[in-house]
Amino acid sequence: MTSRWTTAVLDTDQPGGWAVARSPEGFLFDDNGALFPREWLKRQDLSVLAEHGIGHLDGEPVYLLELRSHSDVPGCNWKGLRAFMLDGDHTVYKVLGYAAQIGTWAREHRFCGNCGQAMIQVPRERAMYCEPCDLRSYPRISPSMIVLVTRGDEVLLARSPRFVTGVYSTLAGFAEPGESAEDCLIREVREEVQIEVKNIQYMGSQCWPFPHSMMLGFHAEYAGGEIVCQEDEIEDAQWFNVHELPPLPASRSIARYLIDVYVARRLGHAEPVLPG
Ligand SMILES: NC(=O)c1ccc[n+]([C@@H]2O[C@H](COP(=O)([O-])OP(=O)(O)OC[C@H]3O[C@@H](n4cnc5c(N)ncnc54)[C@H](O)[C@@H]3O)[C@@H](O)[C@H]2O)c1
Ligand SMILES: [Mg+2]
Ligand SMILES: [Zn+2]
Repeated sequence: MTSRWTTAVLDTDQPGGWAVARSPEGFLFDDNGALFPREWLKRQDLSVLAEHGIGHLDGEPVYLLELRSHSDVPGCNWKGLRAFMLDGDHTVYKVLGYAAQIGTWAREHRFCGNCGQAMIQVPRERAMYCEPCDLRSYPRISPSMIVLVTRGDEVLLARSPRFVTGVYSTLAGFAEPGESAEDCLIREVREEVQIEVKNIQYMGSQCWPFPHSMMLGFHAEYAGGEIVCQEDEIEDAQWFNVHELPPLPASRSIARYLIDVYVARRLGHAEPVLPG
């Protein structure tokens, strides 16, 4: 199967193509969605911080206009990336997720972290460059482990105070320097619920552009301990029977995939497919 969306570094001096506009309020959209004819979009009254050529959708070039702030465009509105993730065309969400990560990186790397001078966009490469320091900055990706811990028919799910009311999810956390994926997983489960795990199995990965996580998904079996929730981070954690699950995370998340796969295996149902 050929992919509808491929990333590329495109020359912004070339005319034409589609463009998306991103401000701190989210992406601009109208009745046709979030992709606009680029020449039309550039004629609107937008405070453009940077423009990046980001890839091809169905063979057509796509550009990002990263804006300082949002402005009123007749017939259009602004909407956050999360709303695009929850609803609508998955390929468009992938385009916007990539655009958001490039936009965040471009916004946060306008100045050199070493000497503080303005950085420049490197032609034909996704990098910002400081000439005096000979320093290149590339888009940041933050590896995060996510794990479903199970004990027979039971799955360990937890709530962060940040979650939607009632929703329970798998445990997750960012890798620290010096850790392997497995080290991180074992540490995060210990820190968040004081549980020990064994038989760690890699299940798959997912880009999570909020703002730049790369989720590495695992399954692990319970090996010991009683649940003790980490203060401030974990509001509640429980063993849930696969027949009596609480409200779960969004269907496009890898958290949901890890739960759905295990439930399908226990109940002998067909396994779901991880959304790319
Ligand atoms: N796609 C999914 O299904 C899914 C599900 C759960 C969590 N997630 C994501 O996984 C990531 C990690 O989960 P978490 O919030 O439980 O993390 P966590 O348990 O490591 O705790 C969050 C804390 O980590 C620190 N932190 C923030 N950004 C960091 C970074 N880039 N590197 C290192 N430390 C950082 C902060 O102190 C923050 O309060 C988040 O981006 C979250 O949105 C995705
Ligand atoms: Mg966590
Ligand atoms: Zn510098």
